[in-house]
Amino acid sequence: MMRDDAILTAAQMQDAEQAVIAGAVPEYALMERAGAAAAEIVWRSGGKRDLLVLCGPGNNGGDGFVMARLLRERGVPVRVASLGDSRTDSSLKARAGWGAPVETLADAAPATQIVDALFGTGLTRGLDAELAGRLRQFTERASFTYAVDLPSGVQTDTGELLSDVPTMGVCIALGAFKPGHMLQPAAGRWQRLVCVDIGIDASGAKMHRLSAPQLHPPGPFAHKYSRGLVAIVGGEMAGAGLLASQAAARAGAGMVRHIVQEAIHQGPGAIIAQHAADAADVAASLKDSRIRAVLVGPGLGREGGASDRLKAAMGAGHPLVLDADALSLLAGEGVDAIPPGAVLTPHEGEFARLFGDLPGSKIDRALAAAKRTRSILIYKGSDSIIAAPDGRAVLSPASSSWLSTAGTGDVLAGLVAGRLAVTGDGFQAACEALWLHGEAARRAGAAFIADDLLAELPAAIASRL
Ligand SMILES: NC(=O)C1=CN([C@@H]2O[C@H](COP(=O)(O)OP(=O)(O)OC[C@H]3O[C@@H](n4cnc5c(N)ncnc54)[C@H](OP(=O)(O)O)[C@@H]3O)[C@@H](O)[C@H]2O)[C@@H](O)CC1
Ligand SMILES: [K+]
Repeated sequence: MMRDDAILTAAQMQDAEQAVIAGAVPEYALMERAGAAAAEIVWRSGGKRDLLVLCGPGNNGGDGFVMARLLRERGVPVRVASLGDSRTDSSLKARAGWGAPVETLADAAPATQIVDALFGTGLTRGLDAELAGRLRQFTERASFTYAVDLPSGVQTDTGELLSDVPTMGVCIALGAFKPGHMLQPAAGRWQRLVCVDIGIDASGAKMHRLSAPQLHPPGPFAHKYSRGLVAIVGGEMAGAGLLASQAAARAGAGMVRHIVQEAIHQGPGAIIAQHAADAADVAASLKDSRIRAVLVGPGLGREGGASDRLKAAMGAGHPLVLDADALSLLAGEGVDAIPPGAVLTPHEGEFARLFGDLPGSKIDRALAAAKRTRSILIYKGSDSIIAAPDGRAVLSPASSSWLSTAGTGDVLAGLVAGRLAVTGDGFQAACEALWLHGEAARRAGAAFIADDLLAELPAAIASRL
């Protein structure tokens, strides 16, 4: 039943819970499942080390009581400290099942292992300073720390930190991931994130975590055109276009043409440089029905004939990827100038310039922008989101922070264009490209430059064939 990559909001989670309850599973049975699954993670990590479970007043606290009981049965020395009375039927039942003394948070002594079962999806505001401070003290003095569902203080649907949230060892998502598990700044608040099955049906989820794609080698009769011809419309700065060109080629495209402003051939021999001095030349170069994807933006510049070159690229009628300077130029024109069906790859600044101050979480903003432009969006950042006009969203878990270096965006744009030429599907291409980008970065290790990602791409692709 569980899709291990589904992401549900707090409200969607409640609906899913109600559906299970309507199917004759009592709410308390769900809590038992949640507590048992979370207890198993604690058992496997910490064994019989002494444990203090911090329980809140709601069902998150109820999960904590179930865990405490089950781990005690396995011989773990367990204590429980609570914030006060339990306020829900199921948590009262779980507390009764624990049936042993409950300490106050103020008086409880620290422990080697700490479970934060204070608040989960029912958090309505930040923890008061005293409680947040106490939680930090407990976690800093423990060697093993676990957050049940979400660390207390994390807003489920936005990933905001409503109060101070210490970094936890393991965050145990119950039943499905929540947006707060993927979005910054919350997404950096644990060392390990796991999702446990509690029998919730999340098969209808429209949001998913980015997962490793299934890729395919070229077929026996493949040739360079059947594998996809990519045209990259460059401008003032040939370097950025070259990075993108190489990424497109290494993403699996059969041929890449780099349409350059200056008639100087640069870069590897596999990339075909084509001189186009002005927009009319660009339009002429793109009159080729074999082209499967056009990328414009990296190295385009914003001065001189950049705007005309962009228009020529957009007017050619091929599947489009718009990045970097193309997005900045389009911000000046207004989003209505964006041809529907394109793939857009804005970072935070470009997004704000294009769409202004949209309300809601980063997911809400990405989806609104995708709908508005009828395009696929890769809203970049350390918590990148891929959004489609039909409401689908894919969220990428935090990728390497070393990606924050010049040229990595050009590589991503090239990867998108390459995968678009291969697959013909903008959403799929965006997902595959974003995964390959993150995987290449992981393989490149530390302190890499954008060019180093290119060398990692064949192995990243090979790992998914
Ligand atoms: N859905 C599912 O499928 C399943 C869900 N399960 C579990 O249930 C969890 C959700 O439980 P939940 O709805 O009872 O909310 P929860 O997070 O315990 O907190 C609500 C309580 O805290 C209070 N409160 C809030 N903020 C506060 C603050 N800053 N400071 C102080 N108080 C604050 C709030 O009171 P109020 O805001 O009214 O003051 C209310 O009393 C979920 O995360 C998962 O662990 C599993 O058991 C089984 C399957
Ligand atoms: K929690």
